[in-house]
Amino acid sequence: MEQGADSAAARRMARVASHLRPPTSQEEEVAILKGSNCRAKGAAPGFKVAVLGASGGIGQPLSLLMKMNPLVSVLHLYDVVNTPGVTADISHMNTGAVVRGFLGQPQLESALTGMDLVIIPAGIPRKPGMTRDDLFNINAGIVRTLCGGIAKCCPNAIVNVISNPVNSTVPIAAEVFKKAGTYDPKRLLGVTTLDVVRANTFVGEVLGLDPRDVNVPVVGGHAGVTILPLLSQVNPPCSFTSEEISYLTSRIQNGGTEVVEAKAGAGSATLSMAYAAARFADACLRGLRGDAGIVECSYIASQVTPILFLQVIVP
Ligand SMILES: NC(=O)C1=CN([C@@H]2O[C@H](COP(=O)(O)OP(=O)(O)OC[C@H]3O[C@@H](n4cnc5c(N)ncnc54)[C@H](O)[C@@H]3O)[C@@H](O)[C@H]2O)C=CC1
Ligand SMILES: O=C([O-])CC(=O)C(=O)O
Repeated sequence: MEQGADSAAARRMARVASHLRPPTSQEEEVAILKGSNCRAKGAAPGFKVAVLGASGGIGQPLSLLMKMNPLVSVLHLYDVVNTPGVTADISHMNTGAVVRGFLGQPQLESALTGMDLVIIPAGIPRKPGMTRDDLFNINAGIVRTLCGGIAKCCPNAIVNVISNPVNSTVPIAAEVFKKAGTYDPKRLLGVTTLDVVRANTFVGEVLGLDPRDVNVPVVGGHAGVTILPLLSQVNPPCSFTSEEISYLTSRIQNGGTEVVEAKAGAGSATLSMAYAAARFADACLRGLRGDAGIVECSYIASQVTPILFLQVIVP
């Protein structure tokens, strides 16, 4: 009896230890993922999600929100800095997902192996006076490297690209996947949800409605005048004066710059972006689960125009 209790206790401690220590090799990580299910007793099975750039301004609150999502069973936090601290902190939340941290390029493959959804907020943000295109040189390289890892380690994962300029980083990701032979346009999604979130908020303010009851589709791209709020398609149906249309269009198109200027050199939108990315990721996970009727706007390969990539309403 006592011996049985001892071995049960030893098994419990081994499970706890396997959650705490960093993986030592990719093989070991695969074994952990396959073997233990990485679940605390009583928790429901769910999806495996990786956040790449998890220590950043977006990455940290986004990781927190994904740890709160009941559809997530395993959460991998990857960055080139600070993931041990962020992981230790978030792992103390008493929600279902098991969290593991991965630091630097040598651990990228372990971070990605077995993932169902990979969210990429890695890259530098704007400072006042910059356009999103000014981020291209650095962020394109980061996204290319990370997508190379995805193609190798989790080619069937859904990929949510947040890094700017989204109008260019998504096509770059597509080229990496095409070259690797893993490209599936339905699985590569640029995250433009923040445009919709802002549009809902600003239209709600103008109409005097709770923003949670407002839905404004936004199409086009994710930069300046390429952001096209469909103010004629707002739900609940409504009409605007030309002055309201001009105010709303300008505020929605310049929402990113509004935050960059208010932060005065300390970066761009992080908290509202984490909220928007968590909403979009949740929609992706519900889609993976097989839920019907999920509709979100996203920047994807276009089937309807000669333009190669476009923000559209994705059923
Ligand atoms: N799609 C959208 O609507 C929005 C996109 N963004 C974009 O998101 C990106 C991140 O913004 P913030 O979180 O504010 O920046 P940040 O600088 O606070 O965080 C970026 C993180 O990426 C990490 N990183 C850099 N190189 C990496 C690599 N090779 N692998 C993994 N991680 C790496 C950094 O160490 C850092 O922790 C920027 O490009 C920004 O423009 C920001 C707001 C909205
Ligand atoms: O404006 C930026 O640089 C960040 C961004 O994409 C946004 O807030 O929409």
